[in-house]
Amino acid sequence: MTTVKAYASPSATEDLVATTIERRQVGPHDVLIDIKFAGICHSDIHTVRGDWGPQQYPLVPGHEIAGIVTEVGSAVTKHAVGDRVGVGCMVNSCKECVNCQKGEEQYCLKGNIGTYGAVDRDGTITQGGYSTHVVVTEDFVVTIPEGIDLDVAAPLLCAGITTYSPLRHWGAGPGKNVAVVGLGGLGHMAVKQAHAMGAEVTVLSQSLKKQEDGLKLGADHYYATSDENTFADLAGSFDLIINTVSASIDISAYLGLLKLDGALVNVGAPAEPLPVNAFALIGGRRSFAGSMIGGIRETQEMLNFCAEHGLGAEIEVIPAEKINDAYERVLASDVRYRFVIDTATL
Ligand SMILES: NC(=O)c1ccc[n+]([C@@H]2O[C@H](COP(=O)([O-])OP(=O)(O)OC[C@H]3O[C@@H](n4cnc5c(N)ncnc54)[C@H](O)[C@@H]3O)[C@@H](O)[C@H]2O)c1
Ligand SMILES: [Zn+2]
Repeated sequence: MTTVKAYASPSATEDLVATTIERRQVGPHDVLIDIKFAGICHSDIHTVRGDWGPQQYPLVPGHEIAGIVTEVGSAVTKHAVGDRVGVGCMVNSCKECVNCQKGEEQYCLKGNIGTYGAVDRDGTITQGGYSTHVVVTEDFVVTIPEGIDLDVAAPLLCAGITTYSPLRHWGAGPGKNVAVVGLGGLGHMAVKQAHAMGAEVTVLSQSLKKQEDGLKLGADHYYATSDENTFADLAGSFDLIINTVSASIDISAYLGLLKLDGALVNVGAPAEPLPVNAFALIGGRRSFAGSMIGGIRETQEMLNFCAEHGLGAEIEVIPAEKINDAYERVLASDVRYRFVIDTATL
């Protein structure tokens, strides 16, 4: 065991505090990563505040990890000391079920092991990336291509793959009209990626405050959902809508914006249910679907795609002491577009 610095949530109601945690010895298939940057995902906030159910505290969040390999186990073949690597939302899965066999480890039938707050194989609770080091089995470590700096790469490990996977699965590309609801961490990556895939991209945001940014990120159109004309003007317009909003919204109203056979894919994960009117689905053979991160193979594909197209996240790098402020700012929609912790400040 090695003791390393971290920032942990002591309970659902207290601020995160500086602490130390233990990391396991590097096993034959393990990689030790010197974490350089860790993104702050809205899921970290949902989790530590208990939105998704009770947690075991203290809990170190963080599943957007970018760093450098500093040690490898004797049987490791995929990574070497000095490699630039990333870790996302999972650190293991059963590898045997039908979904793991397909490379969709995020849908492991036995439940993948989350990067934090999950019971690991040795019975300990996993602790995440707001930390200086982490030990991860090599199969769940991806390579960050040259050409993407580690700070702007970190958010790709969750935000980037969560938007890339459904854009690919539902065929975003030339001739497709794609709308992105919510322009936060996930939303801004969805805009960049959908644009790079060749789709016509529309942002549906609460207001027009971030319109200039949205157009710079690659959106072709930008509408405020607070404007009642938006839903009438855009009725029947989109092949695909990606909803990244962290709160419950009127899904039925957004379903009305889909073309025949269009799909609204929810990646936002509010604690509250999302109500759907049956007529909003059946009138237009529309689908309402969900998607969770992406598999390891697809995460590597996404990183390669982002490197090829020069796409990183738009970030604000913060020292560890600003983590609690950053949480409040995310909750107040005051982020452009991802906070990333410089772990040298832990
Ligand atoms: N499906 C997955 O695998 C997955 C992965 C990562 C995050 N998530 C979830 O996705 C959601 C977004 O995460 P994020 O890190 O991008 O958060 P974020 O806070 O950066 O972005 C959320 C955006 O939604 C906007 N928003 C909030 N309320 C709104 C409303 N009523 N109408 C329109 N827009 C509204 C905010 O202004 C913000 O721009 C969270 O619920 C998170 O837990 C899911
Ligand atoms: Zn996340």
